[in-house]
Amino acid sequence: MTDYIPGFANHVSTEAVPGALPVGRNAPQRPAFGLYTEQLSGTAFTAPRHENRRSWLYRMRPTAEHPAFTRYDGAPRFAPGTSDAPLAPNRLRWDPVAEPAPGTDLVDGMTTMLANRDPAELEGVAVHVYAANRDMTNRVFVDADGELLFLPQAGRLTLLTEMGRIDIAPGQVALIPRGVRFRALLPDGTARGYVAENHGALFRLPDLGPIGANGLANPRDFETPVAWFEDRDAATDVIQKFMGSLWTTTLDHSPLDVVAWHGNLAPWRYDLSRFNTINTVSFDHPDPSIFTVLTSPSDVPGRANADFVIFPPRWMVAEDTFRPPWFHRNVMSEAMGLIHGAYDAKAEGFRPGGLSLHNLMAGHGPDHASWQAASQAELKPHRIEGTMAFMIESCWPYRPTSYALDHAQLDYDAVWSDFPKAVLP
Ligand SMILES: O=C(O)Cc1cc(O)ccc1O
Ligand SMILES: [Fe+2]
Repeated sequence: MTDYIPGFANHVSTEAVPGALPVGRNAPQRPAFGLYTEQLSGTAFTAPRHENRRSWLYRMRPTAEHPAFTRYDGAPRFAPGTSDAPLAPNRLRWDPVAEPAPGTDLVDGMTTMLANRDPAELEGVAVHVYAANRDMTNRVFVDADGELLFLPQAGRLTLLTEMGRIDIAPGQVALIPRGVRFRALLPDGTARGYVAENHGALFRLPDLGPIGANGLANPRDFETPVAWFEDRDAATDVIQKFMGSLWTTTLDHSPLDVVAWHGNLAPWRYDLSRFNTINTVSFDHPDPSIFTVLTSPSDVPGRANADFVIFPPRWMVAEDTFRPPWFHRNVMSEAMGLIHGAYDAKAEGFRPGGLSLHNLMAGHGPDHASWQAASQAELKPHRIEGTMAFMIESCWPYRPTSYALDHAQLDYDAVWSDFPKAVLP
């Protein structure tokens, strides 16, 4: 059992060995027990105070002590880059990826599906799916390209990170900051899910405007693990994603050796069932921004680099309203996944573990069957139950990887066929 500290981006102090954390200063001349002091910056030193995120780590060996990295040749579908060929403005949808070969861990079981912007631009987001059946034992992963939002879809994950242990199950999510090393254990033997990799400004809670001081994801429901470390002198591979490619080096010890840390840059987990869902009690279907859990802003006010949005169980009570998502064309680009249940705009074909892409200006909305059912439904209060879809909405159009383009469903356009023509008087 791990202990967690509640709160979002709080200034936390935690030590796994009493006396390991310096008091009153960050970098004493001789840290306790011969530990090494290291600052991990998530924002520029000079970022305004309300944006500034960094933590101080006290570890058994300095991260700086490592041999040169060379190209990693595993994980054939992870971080391959996207094609520069002209991209058709088609809507795309995918079934869950096939079962991985035995002995596939989280890193080798990653498939990059969608990406936008080059990580070197410090903007953009990539969407990966994972399917794994093996614990990471003598290796760790670290992403220099962005923070990682894990969304398990089947099977629990234990994320052993430099800054603490996180346990999550489907319905919970976890975030690992850029640069934090970790290895993943699969308590159920297999695991599947999604990862949103955010190259841009750090995810934060959205402003609430007229909603007021409370609502949507409440800060205290985010949980940061207390300090935890492993003292393992065994060969450990470090696999690093850097500038869109994978690299590796080998240490003679586990780098998960941070005995104490303090600061406001840290991993966390969040249970999506804690989301305070708000919806209309009069008429019309509100914009899905009311379901924003986290946002990564771009430089343009109100236009997100990435919004993490969920579609949780909720009451639908709107009067004289077509209740599911409307037909629409959006300047933002929408990548959607499904953790469980069914999504109210798609009667079939959008499976848990699947993915869809509606890039900017793609006409989309309810499929024919959902449109027909919702147009004729009796409008009593209705509870949408047992479902959790999510969206990673970005102002930058997504490019699918070659793997994604080669594996898309062949007939997705057909879900919007045969709509009857309006009959004018
Ligand atoms: O396209 C989608 O299914 C996502 C979505 C949901 C919604 O309720 C309103 C707009 C929107 O893009
Ligand atoms: Fe949409």
